[in-house]
Amino acid sequence: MPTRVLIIGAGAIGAFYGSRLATAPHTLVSALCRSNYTAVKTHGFQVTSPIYGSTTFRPERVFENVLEAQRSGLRFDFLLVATKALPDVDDDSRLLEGLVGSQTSIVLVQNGVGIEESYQKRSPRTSIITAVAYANAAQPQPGVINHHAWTRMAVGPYRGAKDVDVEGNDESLSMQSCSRFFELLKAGGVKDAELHDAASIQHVRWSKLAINASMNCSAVLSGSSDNYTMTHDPDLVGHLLAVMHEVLDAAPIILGSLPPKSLPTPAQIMKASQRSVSGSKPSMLVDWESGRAMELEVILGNPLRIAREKGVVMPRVESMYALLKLMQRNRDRASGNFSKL
Ligand SMILES: NC(=O)C1=CN([C@@H]2O[C@H](COP(=O)(O)OP(=O)(O)OC[C@H]3O[C@@H](n4cnc5c(N)ncnc54)[C@H](OP(=O)(O)O)[C@@H]3O)[C@@H](O)[C@H]2O)C=CC1
Ligand SMILES: CC(C)(CO)C(=O)C(=O)O
Repeated sequence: MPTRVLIIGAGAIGAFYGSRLATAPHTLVSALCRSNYTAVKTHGFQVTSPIYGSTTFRPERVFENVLEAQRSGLRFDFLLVATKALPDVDDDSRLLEGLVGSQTSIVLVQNGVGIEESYQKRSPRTSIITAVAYANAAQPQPGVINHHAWTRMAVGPYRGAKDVDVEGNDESLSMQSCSRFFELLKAGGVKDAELHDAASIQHVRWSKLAINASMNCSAVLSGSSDNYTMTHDPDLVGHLLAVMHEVLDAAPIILGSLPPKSLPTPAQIMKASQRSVSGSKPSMLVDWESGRAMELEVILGNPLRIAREKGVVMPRVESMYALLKLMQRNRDRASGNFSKL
């Protein structure tokens, strides 16, 4: 039996990793599409990458909506969710209804923290793999995926929120499905995939949050600056480092343990970011420039609320949250688009 994967949210990141998984032996990858449905159904995804070259990724099946996927009769081993995490706009965990079987694991490939709870509440007995992606990719037109840099994905099992009854959800089974997914990534050429346990993957999430809270939000607040510009401006570098320190200082208090030694310091993150190719932009800036909702809640709002519960204050994160929320609201009011408020 082949391993079957369904990408839910086949945009930049979903299609990029989907195209990699599709090259793993005995692996069939399908895609649930929305605005790119016609392009992908007709031509597949055209993926360009400095690492893997130019390829066409033709999913086994392309679905226009969840009902079609449910009616296909296919049983998926992995549902890979790579929609934008926008709990203030929609609860995407509802997209998985009717698709989760006894053999299915859910893989959440989204930035931010506190993204897992709604999935676990809806499917309390299902293994949830929480994944942190470091690749930088964009979809400039429907079905065209430009991978700019990096490939790394860290995966680990989600242990669960305290208020959810997870009786029958065996943690060792979650680890097994996580290892299986990790092997698939490796077989698909993601050589720097990483496997973590439930505690350390949350530290990885907070470490990635330090990048997104600083870089993504500042790219928008500084009036559309790309990664190269931000990391070569001395004043902005000072601000980015201070935000990263704020988040990374809070993480051990919030998670109740020390981070793995392998995680980078703010200075190391900055050095790596300074090597970004000119023109590569954080995903939040891409959303801002296209008039779409930004992932403000999972990147700023959730961390602030979680930190407050532990008595930790993050003043820079607080200021950016307040400013960006109003920027988004003002933009949407001006364009008459109230659906995103
Ligand atoms: N881009 C990047 O470089 C990185 C992004 N990330 C994170 O990965 C996640 C995905 O980001 P990214 O790939 O950039 O986002 P994109 O906007 O490129 O892709 C999201 C996709 O999900 C689709 N989608 C949303 N809702 C539905 C729905 N109800 N049914 C079907 N499809 C749906 C969107 O369709 P439509 O086009 O119609 O809206 C879009 O194709 C985010 O959490 C992001 O922060 C992490 C690392 C890097
Ligand atoms: C690739 C990276 C790290 C760039 O900031 C990212 O996570 C994003 O764009 O959301």
